[in-house]
Amino acid sequence: MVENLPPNAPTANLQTVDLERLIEQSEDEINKLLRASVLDGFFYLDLRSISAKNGILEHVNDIFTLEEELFGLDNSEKLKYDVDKMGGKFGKMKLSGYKPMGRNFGGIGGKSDGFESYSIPKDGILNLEETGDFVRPPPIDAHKESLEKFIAFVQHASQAIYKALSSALCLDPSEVFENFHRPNMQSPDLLRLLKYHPQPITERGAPQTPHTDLGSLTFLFTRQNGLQVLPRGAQDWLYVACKPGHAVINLGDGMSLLSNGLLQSCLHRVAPLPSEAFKTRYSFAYLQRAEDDTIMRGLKSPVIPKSDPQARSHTSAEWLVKKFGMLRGATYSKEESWVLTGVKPQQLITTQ
Ligand SMILES: O=C(O)CCC(=O)C(=O)O
Ligand SMILES: [Fe+2]
Repeated sequence: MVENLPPNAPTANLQTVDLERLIEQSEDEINKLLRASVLDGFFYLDLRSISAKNGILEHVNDIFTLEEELFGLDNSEKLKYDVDKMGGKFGKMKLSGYKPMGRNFGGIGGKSDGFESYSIPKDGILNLEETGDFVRPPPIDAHKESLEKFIAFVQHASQAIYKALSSALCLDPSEVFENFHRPNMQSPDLLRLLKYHPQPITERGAPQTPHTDLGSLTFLFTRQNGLQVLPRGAQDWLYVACKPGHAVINLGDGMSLLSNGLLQSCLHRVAPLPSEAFKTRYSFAYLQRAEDDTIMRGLKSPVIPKSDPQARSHTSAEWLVKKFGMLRGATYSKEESWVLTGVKPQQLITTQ
């Protein structure tokens, strides 16, 4: 059951793009997608007609069951998969594993996050790892089929989104978004399972701090409200209502960097509903990221602002390390807080 938002919750009015029609490259869907990507950075992706053919929403439901089983394990069991102790090379290691509550910077008591999470690497599920199998707790194997189907589906859906945006922005054919996010190539993509913990009504902090996403596209699934977006230039947070049969998609910093800020990577957070205590909440987010060696600067297009030739560009792998460090309380610094909240405005020059 998907929860309704209370009537006193200010709500974002987002576009809805139908995935099946987008795959057919319908002009109407491409236009809605472009408008949403330039103006809002968030949109709903309607999965109902595609699911009638491939059953993807059943796999989505199964991943909610996986979350309950996995987060229901004893703490001592979960901590065997501690993300900070899993080892491996950063960049190649994909940061998979368990993060207990309170380890990230966040709004609970003004300093820590209010969720536990478990990140599953795409390359591990799709067998793209050169290093062999990845370490994981038993519930992941019990739901492996749904994970494989879901991850393969997101690759397919995201290719349709990239192709539509590449065509709408008239990208040079040598540098289209889809070339940097190839489905069967290694990449730092993660499926991140999240369980938010309840809070007393007196605690009004945001369990997920305001941030932009460190990736290109995020596919978010939840049946419980609490996600908020801060539209560009706005003062007030708006709730993103859950819609049955839809994913919430948002563009991350990757798309903003590859379009020199033309496409929006919008600030968002998770917060209590007006006059209600924050209840236990499950969500999961597939974070799609550019392949490691992608140079994160504006692609060639007649409509993308030109890059400053003097500005140093990061590779996707370098950018990930920098931003991930910022999300952790230990390395948070006010001076560099722009890394958490997106692209530093001075890095860009605008020509149009
Ligand atoms: O749980 C949610 O609704 C949002 C999660 C999110 O923003 C993230 O994982 O980056
Ligand atoms: Fe996010």
